[in-house]
Amino acid sequence: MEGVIEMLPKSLASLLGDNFYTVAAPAAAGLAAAYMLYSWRQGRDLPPGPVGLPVLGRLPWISRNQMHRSMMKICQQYGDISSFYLGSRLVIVVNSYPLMKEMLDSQMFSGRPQLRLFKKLTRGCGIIFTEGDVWNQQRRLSLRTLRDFGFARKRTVEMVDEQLDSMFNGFDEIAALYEPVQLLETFLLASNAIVAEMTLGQKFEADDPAMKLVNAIVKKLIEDGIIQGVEFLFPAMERLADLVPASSSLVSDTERLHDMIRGQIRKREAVMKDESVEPQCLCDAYIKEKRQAETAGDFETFKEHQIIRVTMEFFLAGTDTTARSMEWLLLYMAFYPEVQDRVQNELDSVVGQSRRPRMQDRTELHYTSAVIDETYRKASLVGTGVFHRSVEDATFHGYRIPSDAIIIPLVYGVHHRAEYWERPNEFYPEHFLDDEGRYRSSPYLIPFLIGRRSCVGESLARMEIFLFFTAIMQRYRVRPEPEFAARKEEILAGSIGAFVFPGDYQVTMDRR
Ligand code: HEM
Repeated sequence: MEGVIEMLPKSLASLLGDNFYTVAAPAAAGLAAAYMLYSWRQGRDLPPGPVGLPVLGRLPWISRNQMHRSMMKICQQYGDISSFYLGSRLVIVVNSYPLMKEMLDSQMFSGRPQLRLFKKLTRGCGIIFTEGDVWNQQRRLSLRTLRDFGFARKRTVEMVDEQLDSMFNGFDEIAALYEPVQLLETFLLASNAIVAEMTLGQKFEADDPAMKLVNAIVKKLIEDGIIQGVEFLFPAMERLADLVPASSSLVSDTERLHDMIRGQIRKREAVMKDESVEPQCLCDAYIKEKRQAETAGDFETFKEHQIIRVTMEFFLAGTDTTARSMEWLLLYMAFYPEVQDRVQNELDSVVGQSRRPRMQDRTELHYTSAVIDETYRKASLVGTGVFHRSVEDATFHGYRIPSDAIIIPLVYGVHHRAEYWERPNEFYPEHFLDDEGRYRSSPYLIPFLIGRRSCVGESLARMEIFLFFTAIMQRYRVRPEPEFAARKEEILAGSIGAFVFPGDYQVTMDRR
């Protein structure tokens, strides 16, 4: 304790001197008691959870790159619905399927955190960051256009086929050089090209400056969690985010991307002038809806910035997610060669080598379908879900959930609960097979989340991933490079940023 006195400013220390125990200690105890009383009053009736530090909350205890696992531990200790502060934000973590379903089905918990930076980028338009009527209208229209131009379209299968052709050329060239393949980059190019054609109605070459811009900005938005972090954790300091240079460059880069999309919309408007032309892409569908709405006097619902944002958000939500799911699938195959053997044997017997696999084959590819689902489960790409917000004060299962609390649907937790899965911590495709070896789905598999805001691109993503995966497995054997083979556990354990990603690795692809 004398050491503490030495650390105090001289004047204060001399003032306290021998009185330290009679003045400072009770003052410190008083402050601590006041803080505990304040925390207790703040925390009354909230879901249970650990107490944190003033200002920082539980931040020092949450491992930044293992956040999904830290949160699961909290829920295991405090309950399926737990609460604590991250900075000055109250977060509510939900870790059980029935509670998550009830919450995410409710309008009360279907908001999104309203960050100043996002408002600046979106100007209140789009789907991912909006709420209320705007969200409802844009979500409905994008679901419809995704059905018309996305997964339900013959053209989408052709697009996947074209991407497979160029992917295979790349894999063959690299295999001839005995070099490792860049899985993520390869799949990003392919998923970008598909979203670009579906939204903007034009084919873009991989080295097109527009595609390079899209790639760079999506990467920035996904990886620059820290900028949003200041604002997210300490909403009172949100204006500080403007001072972070990366934040303002993000805004100007995003504006450049908006301009690129605007230019493309102009081209489609020229094509769509002829009213007999049927819409060919998302932009066309919006242009048509816009005309109809404007004829009826509505100049707001489909204003240009809406089209721009929805297009941009399809890139944001639909490219990295699909590419990273493919990366995980091939990594699991590389590290589980016996599972890869079974997938390839099944493909050989159901499809053979004379044609590529088709969606219709899925009903016979039981083991392959189980492997895809088990990879969604085990990798849990969107480990901490996409955050929701309670839009008003609410009571949920007897707990108080204040307006503006952050709701975290812990996908990773549901995917790893012993009550739902026979071997939660193993890669075990049998989770999705019945006793006869036939594929069976599970309600507890929620990679696209559930409820009112669940992923609008789920069917498209599932289709792309099935077609890419089966065609690649039909033709190539994937293997880890020898120096990475021994690091299987560490690579597959991964860490979390915006998504759960694997540790560093290298794999090779050889023609079968
Ligand atoms: C494997 C690939 C994908 C995964 C794992 C995935 C996962 C998710 C998840 C977890 C959410 C959050 C749902 C919620 O907040 O409740 C979401 C939302 C969304 N996804 Fe996906 N997604 C994928 C592919 C796609 C694709 C291909 C598109 C479109 C082309 C897309 C468009 C969207 C949009 C627009 C939202 C926002 C929905 C809303 O806020 O109402 N996603 N996705």
